[in-house]
Amino acid sequence: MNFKKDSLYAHPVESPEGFQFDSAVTAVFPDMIQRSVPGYRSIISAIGLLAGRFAQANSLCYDLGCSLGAATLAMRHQIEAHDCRIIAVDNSEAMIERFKKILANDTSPIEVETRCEDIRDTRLENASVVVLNFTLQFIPIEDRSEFLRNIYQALLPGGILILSEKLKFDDPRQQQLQTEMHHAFKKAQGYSDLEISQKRTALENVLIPETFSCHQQRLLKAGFNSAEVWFQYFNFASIIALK
Ligand SMILES: Nc1ncnc2c1ncn2[C@@H]1O[C@H](C[S@+](CC[C@H]([NH3+])C(=O)[O-])CC(=O)[O-])[C@@H](O)[C@H]1O
Ligand SMILES: O=C(O)C(=O)Cc1ccccc1
Repeated sequence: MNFKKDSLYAHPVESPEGFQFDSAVTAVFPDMIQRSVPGYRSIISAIGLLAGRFAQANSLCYDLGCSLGAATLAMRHQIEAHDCRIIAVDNSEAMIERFKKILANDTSPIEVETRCEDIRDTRLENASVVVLNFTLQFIPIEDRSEFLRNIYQALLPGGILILSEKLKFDDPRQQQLQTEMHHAFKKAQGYSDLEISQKRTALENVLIPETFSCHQQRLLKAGFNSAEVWFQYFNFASIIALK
C-alpha cells in the first residue's frame, strides 16, 4: 500500500480554502497526519491499550471518523474480550475504499465493519469503546451536543469515549504560543512556511477547535461521569470520558 509524501500545499494553491478529505488527501494521509499532529503515533498506540482495557465481551467498538483506520487497527490488535466487533465509520469514500484495501491485508479474529456514512447518522448501540480521534472538530459546533448525547446513550455502563481534538485557548498569549509551537513542530517535520500557511487557510472554518473546558462541560452535560485529559502535546490533546 504505497502512500505518498504530503506536498499538497508545497506550491502556491490558487484557492486553498475548504479542506476536503478527498482522494488527493487520502493518498498522502499517513504522512500528513503524522507530520501535522504532534503525538499522533502515541495517541494511536494508547487507543489500542485503552481498547484492550475497556472492550467488553459481546459488544461493539466504534471508530468514528476512522480515515485509514489507524485507531481501528490498533484496537483490533489489542482487544482480547470475546465476540467484540469494530465499526469503522467515515463519510469520505476515498478513505473508506483505501481502508478496505488495508483491511484485506490485516489478519485478526476481530471482525471490522466499515461504513461510508455521516457519523451523525450512523447507528450507535451496545458500545463499550467509542473513538473520536480528531473527528469532532470537523462536526459543526451546533451538532456536537446531540451527537455526544447519542454516543453516551449507546455506551454500556463502564464504557469509554476517547476524544482527541485540536484545542483553542481562552488566554490570547497561550493561543499565540501554542499555535507558534505547533507551527514549529510542523517546520521540524519538514513543512515549509508556505505549506503551513496554505494548510491553515484550507482548514479555516473547516476544523473548528474548542477549549478543553468547553469539551469537558459538554461531555459532563451529555451524561459522562468524568472527562479528563490523558495526553497533550501543544494544542493537540486526547480526553478520556467515562460512563
Ligand atoms: N460528518 C462526518 N461523518 C463521517 N466522517 C467524517 C465527518 N466529518 C469528518 N469526517 C472524517 O473524519 C476524519 C478526520 S481525520 C481522523 C483521523 C483518524 N480518526 C485517525 O485516527 O487516523 C483528522 C484529521 O485529519 O485531522 C476524516 O477521515 C473525515 O473524512
Ligand atoms: O491542525 C492542523 O494544522 C493540521 O494540519 C491537522 C490536520 C491533519 C491532517 C488533516 C487535516 C488536518
